[in-house]
Amino acid sequence: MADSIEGRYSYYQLKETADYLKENINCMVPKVAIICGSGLGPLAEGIENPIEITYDRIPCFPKSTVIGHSGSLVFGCLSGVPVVVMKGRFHFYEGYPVWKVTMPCRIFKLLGCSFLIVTNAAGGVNQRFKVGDIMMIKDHVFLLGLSGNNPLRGPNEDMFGRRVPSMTNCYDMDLRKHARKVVKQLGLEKKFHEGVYASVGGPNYESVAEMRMLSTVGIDAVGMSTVPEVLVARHCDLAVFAFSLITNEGILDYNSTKKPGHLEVLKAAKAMEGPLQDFVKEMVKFMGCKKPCNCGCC
Ligand SMILES: O=P(O)(O)O[C@H]1O[C@H](CO)[C@@H](O)[C@H]1O
Ligand SMILES: Nc1nc2[nH]cnc2c(=O)[nH]1
Repeated sequence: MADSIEGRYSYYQLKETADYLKENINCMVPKVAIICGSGLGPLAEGIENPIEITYDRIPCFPKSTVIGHSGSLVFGCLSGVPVVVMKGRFHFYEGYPVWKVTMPCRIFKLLGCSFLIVTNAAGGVNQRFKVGDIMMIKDHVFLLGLSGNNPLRGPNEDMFGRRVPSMTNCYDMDLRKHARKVVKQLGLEKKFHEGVYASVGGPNYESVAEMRMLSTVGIDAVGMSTVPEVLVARHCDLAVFAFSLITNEGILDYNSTKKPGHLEVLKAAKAMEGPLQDFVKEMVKFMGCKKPCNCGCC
């Protein structure tokens, strides 16, 4: 059943939240927003002159309830570029409606961001993927959305974007092209893939039959986040770059006794902290030099 849209924040409520943040960050204008996946909060390390604001101080912000999602926005400079890092995202399975899960993306837009980097921990459906591999997302399947539970459901906020947004070039082609170069530069080729991410509701991991179904339809990695945020970001014309860290191998064998677990997920994220920080820093550097596209149609 589709989510209730009651209580959804209006443009003006979100603007008040953005104004509160502006007052607390000396009116700095971040160009890039980064959403950290499970255990990927250390992506915020290396931020120069950081200003950290915990979610409980921010009007209208939900609370982070999942281990590995600490719950603060960090503003500062990364690779010389003004950024805002979201240490701790919200998930549908925490009980939040999808419009609330995604509200920070509209705040990023109101703060002046042009780019969004979305990261996540995911299960590898593609059997070639190993734990610790990076999958750049080239497209997605949004299972909650296909069944009607979409963050853009309800009256359209024209101040943010169009009623019926296109998903063409959802994961920006130029950014993906640059990422391939960065991967070579950092010597990460053997760990790098491009693929399709499926977003499910969670909180349970997939059954073997579900994993097999995802594999049959061409999914490469599965997780419980990212796509709702990407939809809202594209609706308001943020250019998106997204990747998954493969934290566990999908189980497709009915006789397997292996069990994925959140601690295993966090451990895999910790092990890749350094290379992922370098990867993100290089992508941010590129975004810092890039002019956002203002054509209004991509
Ligand atoms: O998508 P992120 O937030 O990285 O977290 C992933 O890891 C958790 C499961 O271990 C789920 O929340 C899943 O979505
Ligand atoms: N749905 C889902 N989310 C994950 N997050 C990390 N690993 C997994 C997984 O195997 N399945």
